[in-house]
Amino acid sequence: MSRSYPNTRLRRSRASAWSRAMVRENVLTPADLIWPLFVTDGKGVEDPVASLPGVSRWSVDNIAARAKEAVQLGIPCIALFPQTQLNLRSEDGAEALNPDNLICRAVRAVKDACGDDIGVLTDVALDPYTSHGQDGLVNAAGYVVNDDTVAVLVDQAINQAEAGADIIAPSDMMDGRVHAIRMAMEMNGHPNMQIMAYAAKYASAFYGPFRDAVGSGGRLVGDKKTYQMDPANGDEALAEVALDIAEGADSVMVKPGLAYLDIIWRVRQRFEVPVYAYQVSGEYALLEAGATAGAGDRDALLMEKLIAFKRAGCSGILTYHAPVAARLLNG
Ligand SMILES: NCC(=O)CCC(=O)O
Ligand SMILES: [Mg+2]
Repeated sequence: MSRSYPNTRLRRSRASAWSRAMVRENVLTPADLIWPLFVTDGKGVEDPVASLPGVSRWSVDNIAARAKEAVQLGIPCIALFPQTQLNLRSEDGAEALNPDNLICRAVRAVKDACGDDIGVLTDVALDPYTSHGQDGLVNAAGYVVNDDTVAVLVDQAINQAEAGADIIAPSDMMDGRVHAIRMAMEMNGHPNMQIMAYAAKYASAFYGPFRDAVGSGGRLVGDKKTYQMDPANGDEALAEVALDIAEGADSVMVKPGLAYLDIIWRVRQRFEVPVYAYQVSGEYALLEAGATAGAGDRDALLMEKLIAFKRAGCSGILTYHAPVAARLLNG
């Protein structure tokens, strides 16, 4: 049977709001959002991130308030990132293993304040802790070594698990780290620990403001192209995702977001695990700058971008706009 004019007028279902609501294929709710938050030292601190207008670093005491805000808004999960003090950064990123580091203190504060009302995702990678800003251990030739780094990442993940993290999210892109972390969780009393693998993380120019926010940008020596993916590659992302699932990931992430919707779609078609997008700092900054420059209405641009992730097949989106979007959605 052919669907042809005038038997078929696709505009019929678009003619009124109630009808558009009936045929809407995708919806965004606050439960689709994960809110990344920056933690810094001190007490009562709110320290605005210059390159991310509207985003701040919060001291541990203020982080619990942000977590309560998330609960109130219906956001089910927050992701924590530390701005580690300069004097605590080192070649080997040892501060990542300190049970009283910023992240562990922040996780405990959130869990004390909110319990199981919210999930806490922690990032596994050494870049917030190293003096050179790389995600792993660097050898004499300046190469980020894989297996020795994985051994440290396992200890970092255990440290976060002991502090009460709910989801471990390795963002380092070392080979084999999901397997190593999964085994360590099984053997150390954390069989229900979720692992959300940054499976397809690209060597992207969109991460600049994040590196400012955690204080690793200025000190990054070289680039991350020997471990993060080449933006020219798509098939390779499927290989990365397949490995991380086989190694024990519960969900996978594609990062950055909007420029990689094709990857999200392909992962969704091929695999059965939840897939998340990270709408990264540069995407946030571009949207804010564009709206300020008159490129469009900020809220409308934001909602259109976020629904695109749902249409592409995402189970959720990590976005610095999470509280803004949740407020809009909650009316
Ligand atoms: N591991 C977390 C990130 O690298 C975030 C990057 C960004 O938001 O630009
Ligand atoms: Mg991998």
